[in-house]
Amino acid sequence: MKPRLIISVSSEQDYINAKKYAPDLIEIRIDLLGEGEDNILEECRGNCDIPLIGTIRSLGEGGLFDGSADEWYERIEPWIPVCDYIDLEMPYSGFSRGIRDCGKKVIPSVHLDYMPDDDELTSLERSMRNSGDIPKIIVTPEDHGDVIRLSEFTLKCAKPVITGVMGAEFRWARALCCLFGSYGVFCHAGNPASQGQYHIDEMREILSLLDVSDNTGIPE
Ligand SMILES: O=C1C[C@@](O)(C(=O)O)C[C@@H](O)[C@@H]1O
Repeated sequence: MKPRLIISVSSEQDYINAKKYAPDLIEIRIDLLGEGEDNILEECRGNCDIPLIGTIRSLGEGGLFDGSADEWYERIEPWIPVCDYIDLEMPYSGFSRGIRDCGKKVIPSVHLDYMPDDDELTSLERSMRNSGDIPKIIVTPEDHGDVIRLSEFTLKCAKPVITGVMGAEFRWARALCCLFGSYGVFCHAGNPASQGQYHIDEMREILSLLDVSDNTGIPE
C-alpha cells in the first residue's frame, strides 16, 4: 500500500471541503473544533465513506486540549463509534485496550520539539507499539543530518509506522518520510491544522513525481 494522504480538519466547513479531495483518511482535530462539533459528529454519523481518525491534541504536544485523562476520554467517547482510528498520546495510553475492544485501531502518538537520538527513537517506537496499532512519531529536526536519521529510522523500523516533522523549516521531510515507509502524511485542504502541512494536491503531486513505491509494509 502506498503512503496514505490524510487531511486534518478543524471545522465543519473543513470537513465538508476535505471530502472533495478524496483523501485516504480524514483526521478530525476534535481539540480544534468550535461550537460546530455536534454538527460534524452528526454529519460523520450519517455517512462517511472515508475512514476517520479522531484526535484530541494536548496543549503540551501542540494542541488545545488542557484537561485530565478522564476529561480526555469524556471528550473522545462520542467520537469512538464514528472513527476508525483514535490518536492516543502517551498519557492517555491506559484507554487503549477499551478503544481497541470497540473494534477501533489506535495510533499512539508523540510530538517532540527536538530530534531524539537513535536509541530514543527505537525505544519510543517499541513502547508505543505495545499500546497501539500504528505508532506515530513526529519530531523537530535541527539539521539535515537529523532528517537523514529520521529517514533511516523510518526505513528500518517495524511497520506500520507514521513519522513526520513539526514546523516549517524541514517541511519537505514530510515527503521523505513517505518515501522511506511512513504509513501516511498529514495534509490540509485549504486550512492547515499545523505549521508545515502541504495542501493535499501538492503532496499528491510530490509523491507522484517521486514515484513513491510501497514501503509502508501494508498490503493493498
Ligand atoms: O500528528 C499530527 C501531525 C500534524 O501535527 C502535522 O504537523 O501535520 C497535524 C496533526 O493534526 C496530526 O495529529
